[in-house]
Order: sequence, then C-alpha cells, then structure tokens
Amino acid sequence: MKIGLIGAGNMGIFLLEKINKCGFLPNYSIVSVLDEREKAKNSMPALSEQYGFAFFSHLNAFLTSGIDLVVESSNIQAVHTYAERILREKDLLVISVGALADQLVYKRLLSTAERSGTRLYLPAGAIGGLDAIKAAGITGDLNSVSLISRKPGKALVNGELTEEKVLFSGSASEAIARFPQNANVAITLSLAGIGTDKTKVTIIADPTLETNVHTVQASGSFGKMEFTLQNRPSPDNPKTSHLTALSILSRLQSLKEQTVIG
Ligand SMILES: NC(=O)C1=CN([C@@H]2O[C@H](COP(=O)(O)OP(=O)(O)OC[C@H]3O[C@@H](n4cnc5c(N)ncnc54)[C@H](O)[C@@H]3O)[C@@H](O)[C@H]2O)C=CC1
Ligand SMILES: O=C([O-])CC(=O)C(=O)O
Repeated sequence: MKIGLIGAGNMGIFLLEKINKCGFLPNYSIVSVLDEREKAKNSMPALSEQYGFAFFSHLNAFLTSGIDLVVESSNIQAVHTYAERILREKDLLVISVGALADQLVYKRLLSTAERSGTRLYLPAGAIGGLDAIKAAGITGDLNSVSLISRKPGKALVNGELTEEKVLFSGSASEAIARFPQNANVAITLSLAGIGTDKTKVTIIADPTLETNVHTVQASGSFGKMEFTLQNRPSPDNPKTSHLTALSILSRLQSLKEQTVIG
C-alpha cells in the first residue's frame, strides 16, 4: 500500500516513524508528501531524506506519484482545499474531521466518492465507541448523544488557570467553529450518530489534568451508554491525544485485514 501524506507535523512524523522507519505495517510505505506552501521548500528536503519519501509541491504531481491512498494529518483548511480533488482519483483518510461539519461539504464529498468509486475514511481519532453509536442509531432510534471534553489548561487557553473553567457548551457544529483544533472528535461522533446540530458538546479546561478526557454519553431505544477515555497528549502537540495517531495506524492496517472487528 503506497500512501501519500498531507501534513508532516506531530501525527505525520509519528506515521513516518512507525511506517517508514519501524516497518510497523508490513507492505505499507509513505512514498509521497504534499506541501504546496512556500515555507515547505526549506523544511521538506531534510525530512524527505530522513524518511525516504518524495516531496511534492503540486497536487497533480502528488496524485500521479503512484500512491494508492492519501492520508490527511494537517488541518481543516487543507481538507477544504484538497479533499474533493483527491476523492475524484484516490481513497482519502481525513483526520481533521471538523472540515466535514458543514452538511453540504460532507454530502458533496460523499457524492464525489460515490461517482468516482473512491472511499472516504474517518478514523475514530481521539475517541472510541463509534461502532456502538452507529449500531444504536441504525434504525433511527438514537435519541441523544453528548460529548464532554476536558483538557489541561495549556491545550485550550493561553495563560495559567487556577481552577476548572467551562469554555463552551452547545452543539457540535458551534464547538468546531470555536475550537477547530480540539473538537474534531465532536464532528466524528456527530457523523456516526445524530448529526452536528443535535450532538451536544461541553469543553472544559482543567488545570489539574494531565490527560485529555473525553466522555461520550448516548441514549436511545437500545438503552444507554457512557464511556470515558483518558488520553495521553501527544508529546509534540498537547492539543492532540496520542490515541489519534494510533487510530490512523489501526485504520490503515484494517484495510488489508480479512476479518472486520466492530
Ligand atoms: N479526529 C481527531 O480525533 C483528531 C484530529 N486532530 C486534528 O488532526 C490534525 C493534525 O494534528 P497534529 O498532527 O497534532 O497537528 P500539527 O499542527 O502538529 O501538524 C499539522 C501539520 O500540517 C502542516 N500543514 C498545515 N497546512 C498544510 C497544508 N496546506 N499542506 C500541507 N501541510 C500542511 C503543518 O505545517 C503541520 O506540520 C489537526 O487538524 C488536528 O486538529 C487532532 C486530534 C484529534
Ligand atoms: O485529541 C483530542 O483529544 C481531541 C482533539 O484535539 C480534537 O478532536 O480535535
């Protein structure tokens, strides 16, 4: 499986380490990296040599570089810029899922994928239990879904906090507009469940925490569920839970597996 990567930051470098250096996913390789921004011309050659990928500063050349799949680990803006053009030709894994909060954008990407015979993968990222949320909602009987995200102060606010502070309470669509680097999970949860307007989100900065704590609650005709993750932040980006990068690896691995669990 030849992968093209967009976004060689915290998660992108982790993927390059695990896939290209450690050979963690046999028969997978990140062969191409896209960055059209001027500043990339300085930083990419060293990384390209270190991890053995070809660097592209134009989308068309990137897409015709022999890749089977594109992995996005950059930001919401890059998804808006590239996703539709990529899905016309290649499967795409998006981790900046907040880009799909707008129903029109999401539907347009789905219809592009359908027309083109490509697939859009949205890993669970920093949360889990999406299999249960999808199952509970399959007959339309999922009534309520909510997410409470607590993070250490430094992931959410500038300056020191002395006590816990509720920064936001509202819908998932409002949450991602206010916290584009902290509420991607709210959109993934919404897409798996009852949508971005009905999914309720609370975001709390807590100076006593060392983990990113996400609690998902749901109820419907199936019963009730509640689960909490206490995620270690990534060493290179305190906003991003380390589990997110692991969920990309896991999704990539499952593309070649014969057994589908969940
Ligand atoms: N779905 C989920 O559960 C989660 C999603 N995320 C999201 O995942 C994304 C990546 O997270 P991190 O790796 O921690 O962020 P990061 O900020 O460490 O890395 C992003 C990289 O993308 C690069 N980049 C930005 N614009 C680009 C462009 N147009 N073309 C190519 N490269 C570009 C940046 O220079 C940076 O190196 C972020 O959008 C973050 O909000 C983070 C946590 C959970
Ligand atoms: O990594 C996390 O804990 C969640 C996060 O930042 C996001 O969903 O954007």
